[in-house]
Amino acid sequence: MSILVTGGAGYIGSHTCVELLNSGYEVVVVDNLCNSNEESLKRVRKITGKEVKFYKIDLLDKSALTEIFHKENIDSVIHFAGLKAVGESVSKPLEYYYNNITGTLILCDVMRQFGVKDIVFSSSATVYGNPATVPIKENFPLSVTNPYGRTKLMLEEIFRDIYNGDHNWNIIMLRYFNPIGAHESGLIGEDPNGIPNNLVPFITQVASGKLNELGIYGNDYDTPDGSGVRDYIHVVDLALGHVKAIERLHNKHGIFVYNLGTGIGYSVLDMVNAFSKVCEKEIPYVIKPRRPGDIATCYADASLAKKELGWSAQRSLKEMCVDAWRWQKNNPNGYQNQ
Ligand SMILES: NC(=O)c1ccc[n+]([C@@H]2O[C@H](COP(=O)([O-])OP(=O)(O)OC[C@H]3O[C@@H](n4cnc5c(N)ncnc54)[C@H](O)[C@@H]3O)[C@@H](O)[C@H]2O)c1
Ligand SMILES: O=c1ccn([C@@H]2O[C@H](COP(=O)(O)OP(=O)(O)O[C@H]3O[C@H](CO)[C@H](O)[C@H](O)[C@H]3O)[C@@H](O)[C@H]2O)c(=O)[nH]1
Repeated sequence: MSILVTGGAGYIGSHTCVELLNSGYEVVVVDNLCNSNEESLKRVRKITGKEVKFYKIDLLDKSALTEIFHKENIDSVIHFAGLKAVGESVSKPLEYYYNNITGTLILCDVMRQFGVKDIVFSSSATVYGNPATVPIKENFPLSVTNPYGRTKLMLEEIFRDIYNGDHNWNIIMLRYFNPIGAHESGLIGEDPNGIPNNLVPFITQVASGKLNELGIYGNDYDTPDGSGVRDYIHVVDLALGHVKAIERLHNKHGIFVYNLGTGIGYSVLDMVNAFSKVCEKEIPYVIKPRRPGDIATCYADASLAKKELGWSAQRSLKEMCVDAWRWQKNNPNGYQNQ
């Protein structure tokens, strides 16, 4: 059975390719490499000992995408491809709407032409906005505060319309909480461009001496220690959630949405402490003002995914830190030549 993975050279995509291959699926990746490196797929082959087909294609290029569907016998699609930087989306809304929304419309249109109607879509916990309570359940009200989040919310609505118009579609929308960590081989991991926006890549670069100190965005939130609380999930657990979602698509028809998180919230200071233990170094930090758009606390109620997908996150915070640190140490410059 052949799965098309859009954005498969990226952080979550490459880890998902490994787990799909390990589960016996054939994998075809399309990616324009705008935020990734083909080296990640070479390493996926190294980890699994299996072939993964790669096409350097932009989803906006409909004729190139159509060619792939002609050539390959695609059964289902996992759709990761998209731009994901919240701050950048505020200054480049057109790029975000065009890439994420038009790219998805083109993908779905080509899928429909070929009668491929099974898709797993990468959504985000960002669609919950500032939740009134935690843990967050899938049926909580949705709202967003930036163009990136709006593309996810709009796409969720578009997928509902697609399903309402044609019940032959089978759609699973996965709302990820905060993926971190790396494959235990240390061969694949997160490789952000420039100075990282996200907490964990920033911490690992401070630990390795690439950056001087971490700025903690606020210590006056209504949380146990005043810093922001998030639901960090090991990227391999997240990847395994996609394998379960593909299984469910094949067995149970309809449109479904699931939180993928651990259900546990850790603060920024918890993360700093956990990392310093693992890398046996102090992580120097300063307290900075709150980052605009951030919320105090966000963590999942992940019980629906457990009940319906038979999936739950297994890896501890320590494993997340150990694996992120191994990846950073082995690949100080990410996938670039070292
Ligand atoms: N990492 C997170 O914290 C997080 C959280 C929630 C949701 N998500 C979503 O999960 C998905 C994967 O995230 P990631 O962290 O692996 O990001 P990533 O940037 O590492 O991967 C996305 C991949 O998509 C590719 N891509 C982008 N636009 C494309 C296009 N038009 N055509 C072809 N390829 C294109 C990029 O080159 C990249 O390889 C994204 O949709 C993201 O919004 C990520
Ligand atoms: O240098 C930093 C970076 C982050 N933080 C703090 O660390 C926590 C986590 O921040 P991240 O930027 O790593 O992650 P976010 O929770 O802000 O956002 C991530 O998870 C969301 C889903 O919950 C969305 O998917 C979003 O796109 C994705 O970047 C927040 O409290 C943030 O204020 C710092 O203190 N310093």
